[in-house]
Amino acid sequence: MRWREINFDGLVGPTHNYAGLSFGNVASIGNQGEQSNPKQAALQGLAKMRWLMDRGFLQGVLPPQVRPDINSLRRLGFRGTPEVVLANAWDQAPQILSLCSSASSMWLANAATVIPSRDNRSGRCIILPANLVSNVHRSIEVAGTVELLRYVFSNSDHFQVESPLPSVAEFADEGAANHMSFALQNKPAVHMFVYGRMVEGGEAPVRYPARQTREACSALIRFSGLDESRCMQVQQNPDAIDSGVFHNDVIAVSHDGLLLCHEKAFLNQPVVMEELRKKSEGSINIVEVSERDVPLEDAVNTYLFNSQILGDRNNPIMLLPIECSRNEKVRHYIETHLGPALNLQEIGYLDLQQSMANGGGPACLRLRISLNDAEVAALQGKVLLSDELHHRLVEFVETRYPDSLTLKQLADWEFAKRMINVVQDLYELLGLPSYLLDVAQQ
Ligand SMILES: NCCC[C@H](NC(=O)CCC(=O)O)C(=O)O
Repeated sequence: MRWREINFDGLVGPTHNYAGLSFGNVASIGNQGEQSNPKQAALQGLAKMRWLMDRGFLQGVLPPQVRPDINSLRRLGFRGTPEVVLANAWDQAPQILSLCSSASSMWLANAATVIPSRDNRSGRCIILPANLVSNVHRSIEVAGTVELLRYVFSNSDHFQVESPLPSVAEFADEGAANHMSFALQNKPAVHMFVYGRMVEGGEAPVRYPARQTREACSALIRFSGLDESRCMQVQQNPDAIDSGVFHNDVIAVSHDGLLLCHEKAFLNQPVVMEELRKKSEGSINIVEVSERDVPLEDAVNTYLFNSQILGDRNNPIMLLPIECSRNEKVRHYIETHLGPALNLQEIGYLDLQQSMANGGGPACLRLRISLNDAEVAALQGKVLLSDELHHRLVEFVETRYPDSLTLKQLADWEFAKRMINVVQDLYELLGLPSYLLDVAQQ
């Protein structure tokens, strides 16, 4: 049976803006109030998808959500017509209006944790949507994301989409950004679940919040159908979180039988690496980048580890944010060390600056899912990109997306209505039924 890894990228929404909503995400806070360019953001995302399609990879796409989210505003006590709701929110609580207007569902790495059918007991691909309780603007994505995933992955012979964990801080879960797996020859993969804190006891960051708990990871493992002996629960280095590593995918990336990470990624890292080696019976390739080669600060500023490594394990290619090529230390490390160490066949530096300015790099924008041919054929909706669909999306974005945006515009119902229509039309373009939008809005 043929297996393929599909990257589903979130199409950036027309309300993409810089609201400074994510404390602990240094880019989000640093760019608060800057003028955004949603059109450019979406085109940059589509160019990344194109880059991978051109290299023969199957590429998926999922639509943005409706924003501003009038229903969330209503749930927070704003009443009246949408026009009045928006005007009052802008007057009385602009921060709440910005929470309800974020295009943050674009970062699909936070949508869910995915366990391929070949690794788990159920024989189905298990999808565990994240509750994203650590940030209000992200938590309001969840209902819409769950409905969308339940539609695309509705074939119950092949897929099982669970409910998110209870929406409380004790079970805070941020999805695939905190999950890695390592394929081994002739054995189920080793799955690593990464957390930032425990509900009680243990070490924790002091400056910035830890977004995922160990208790959430344990619950995910119970749902995963994985053999516990193939799982690891690993704590992020609290110092890394305090330096801006709010998700594990800012400091580590896995591909096939490879782990690329910074030497300060995990607490008690030597012990973690030893356990990983043991569980994978030596067939793993671990590349730890030293602080001397790439200081943590440079890793956070360039998103070196938020890259995508794809293709044959012995001859992979690597897609990195363009910021990596502009930092001399990082570029030097990639070209003189990483290239030969991983036998990279191609290194692509892509411009994703609009998303990067909110702390979202290449890997944040994608949810990767390993599927066999039967599972690929069971997907619902036009969510796999063809040349034609890609072309239509580019054309759509060019004609319908604004090329500059500040929060104040979103307080105007006429403008907001246009942005909502854009998302409705995108659903149609992707063959997704409009009832999904209504459900998401309840
Ligand atoms: N995986 C990358 C996620 C980035 C995302 N940024 C944001 O939500 C910033 C939005 C803003 O500040 O407008 C986050 O921090 O969860």
